[in-house]
Amino acid sequence: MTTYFNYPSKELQDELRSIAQKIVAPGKGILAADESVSTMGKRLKDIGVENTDENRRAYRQLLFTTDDKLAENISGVILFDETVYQKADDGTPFVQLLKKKGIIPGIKVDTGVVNLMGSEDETTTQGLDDLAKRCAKYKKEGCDFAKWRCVLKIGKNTPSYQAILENANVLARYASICQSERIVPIVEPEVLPDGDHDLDRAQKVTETVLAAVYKALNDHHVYLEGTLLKPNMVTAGQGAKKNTPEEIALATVTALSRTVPAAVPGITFLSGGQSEEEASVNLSAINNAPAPRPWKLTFSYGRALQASVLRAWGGKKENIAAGQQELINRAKANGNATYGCYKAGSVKGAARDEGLHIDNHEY
Ligand SMILES: O=P(O)(O)OC[C@H]1O[C@](O)(COP(=O)(O)O)[C@@H](O)[C@@H]1O
Repeated sequence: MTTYFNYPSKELQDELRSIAQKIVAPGKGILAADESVSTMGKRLKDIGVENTDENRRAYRQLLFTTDDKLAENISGVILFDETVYQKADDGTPFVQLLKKKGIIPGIKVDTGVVNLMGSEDETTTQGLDDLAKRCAKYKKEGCDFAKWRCVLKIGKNTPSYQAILENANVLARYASICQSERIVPIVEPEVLPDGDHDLDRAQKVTETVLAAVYKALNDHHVYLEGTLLKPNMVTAGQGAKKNTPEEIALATVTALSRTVPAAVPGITFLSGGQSEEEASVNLSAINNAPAPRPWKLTFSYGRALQASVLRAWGGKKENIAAGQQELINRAKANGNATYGCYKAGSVKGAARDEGLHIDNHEY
């Protein structure tokens, strides 16, 4: 173990820190619109829309041409590779549309999960080989942050030591490569909610996984002030009795406070199959939890920001405005939740209370 290493230059530190801080500015969070082609296909199938390039473009156009006031609550949008190069009907590249609103474009840079041979169905995440080159290209296109998702499963014997260590290390290597290309890495170790484990088990697994992730980030000399964490909230498994938002909040913030250094500017939760309403109520409770909270606690939701939008749109031109209104409403609800003042039930939504969990979902 070496204690001799170099910090990034002051210029690089300043740039990374300032991007990260903008993303977690008060009242703001991230719209995760980085669904891969196959995941997007599932979302479109639910509303009876075919998974074509043009339909995915039309849907993303709906999101990104929403009224400028969206930027009051959305600081960043995570894109999928094809979306970076797509344009609105009037020829404006999506990346420019977002920038004009003051929203920072980001990019999913992992290339998906693969099985770990010999494990009990555990995975690691791929995409390191040409990552530096891809980051340099995305930075030129206007993306200032990236996302890489690793998945850990709770079972009788899992997550294993092998999965915990491998995923922590790959996240650290990804983060260090992003920073070398002036991109803020969002580190996403998702502990899946599949199973019938209780809250206590979920908390212990989350603590162990996060402790390994921050040890690896330190080993790789990652500049923490220029990173963000995208974790799961600590919840009991989908098959177990639900806890109150206050219980979830306390377990979540306790786990984070034991493992995530205060140098990290913000934690942007994934929604992980919670309904839109649950994700807002739980985030609000988290921002009131009676435990140390030295970082900003906000959202980076995919399903929990888009379920009502998709439902209201239904693939029809005449419903674009209705879909955009749903996005504004839900973004505002989550913006309020970052201040700990989202009132349960105060925002309507076409799919507000629908559970968005997919059993054994193959990501
Ligand atoms: O399976 P994919 O297409 O990589 O997408 C996984 C999704 O999970 C997320 O990381 C979190 O999304 P949720 O908030 O829906 O859990 C998104 O950023 C991403 O779109």
